[in-house]
Amino acid sequence: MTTTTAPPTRPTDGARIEVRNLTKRFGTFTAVDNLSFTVEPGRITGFLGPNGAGKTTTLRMLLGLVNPSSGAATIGGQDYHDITQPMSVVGSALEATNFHPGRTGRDHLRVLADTAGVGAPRVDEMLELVGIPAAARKRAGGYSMGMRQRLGLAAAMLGDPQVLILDEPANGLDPEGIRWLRGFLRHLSTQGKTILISSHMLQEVEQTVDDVVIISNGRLVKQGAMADLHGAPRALVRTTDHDALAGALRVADVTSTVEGDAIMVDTNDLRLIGDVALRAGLPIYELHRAMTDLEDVFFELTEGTNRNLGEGVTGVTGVTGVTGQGAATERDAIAGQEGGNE
Ligand SMILES: Nc1ncnc2c1ncn2[C@@H]1O[C@H](COP(=O)(O)OP(=O)(O)OP(=O)(O)O)[C@@H](O)[C@H]1O
Repeated sequence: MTTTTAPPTRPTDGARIEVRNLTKRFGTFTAVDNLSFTVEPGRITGFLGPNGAGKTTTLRMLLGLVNPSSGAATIGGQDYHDITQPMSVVGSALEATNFHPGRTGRDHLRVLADTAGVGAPRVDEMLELVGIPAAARKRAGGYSMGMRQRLGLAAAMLGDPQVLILDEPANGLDPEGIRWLRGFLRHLSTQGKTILISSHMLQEVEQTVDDVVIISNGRLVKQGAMADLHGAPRALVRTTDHDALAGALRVADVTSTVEGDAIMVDTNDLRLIGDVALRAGLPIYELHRAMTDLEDVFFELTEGTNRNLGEGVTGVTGVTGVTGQGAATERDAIAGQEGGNE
């Protein structure tokens, strides 16, 4: 007889984020509407949507800062409140503006480290890791937005968590900072960590994320690989006789369509297209891969909705009277460490 031992059920085992039929109502207003998605370990997932789509509210529910009206949000299979050592499971930075202004960066981290039972050396290690060791003795009140983002990241990393949840982490970073952040997150994801970052701009995270979860008006509109958003590979060609090239490509089993003064070919194998044109005796004046405009994709998926702008914006319904309230309720810099529950 063989006996099987059940695998340990520590939340750190492949700490997947699962959101199931999550709904949050503020009075009669539904900020998050029956939302379901998963975030896999070892991948960087972008949580995207226009302003007011419900991203922060969802993250706050995940982090136990807001109670869902219905549905569930779990990390490693557990509700945030049931995780015994939260800082070693999930690190988060919800907004980079709420550090005690009179406290130095190092002191801020020390307070958090004390609460979490993390040793002081880890504080300096984290300051080094996020690239602000020199700023550690300065008061956080004098930090630039970029430095606050880095301090928030250091705080989130204190407990060496399996999962990182970051709200708009690229906000306030200069191009060098964004590149640094990208490398930093990539490094963590290769260690198997689960990383969820929110943004209201698809292009901002295009080169950073592996997967996307896109929401609009509190509802899921797309979940999948970032690469898929670019659509099928295509190339644009200009030559003297587009119909002749289309015919020659057809013989080579490649479909195409003449669009305006160019021909769009359903492959991005530029060499193949060049060879076909050469054999057909057609000169090539232009030949390149056609990239789908991500801004257009995002706009189409979210129908240009932005609930925070109120009426007059495409697709906005029933938001009069709630505009701007979100900002007043998003004051927690380090969720689960300084935040309160609603
Ligand atoms: N406590 C609250 N009371 C009432 N409405 C709220 C509350 N918190 C958020 N909202 C509203 O819920 C909607 C979603 O807000 P949320 O902050 O989650 O959006 P978001 O996608 O994070 O937007 P942004 O990109 O602007 O941060 C907004 O219309 C917001 O005004």
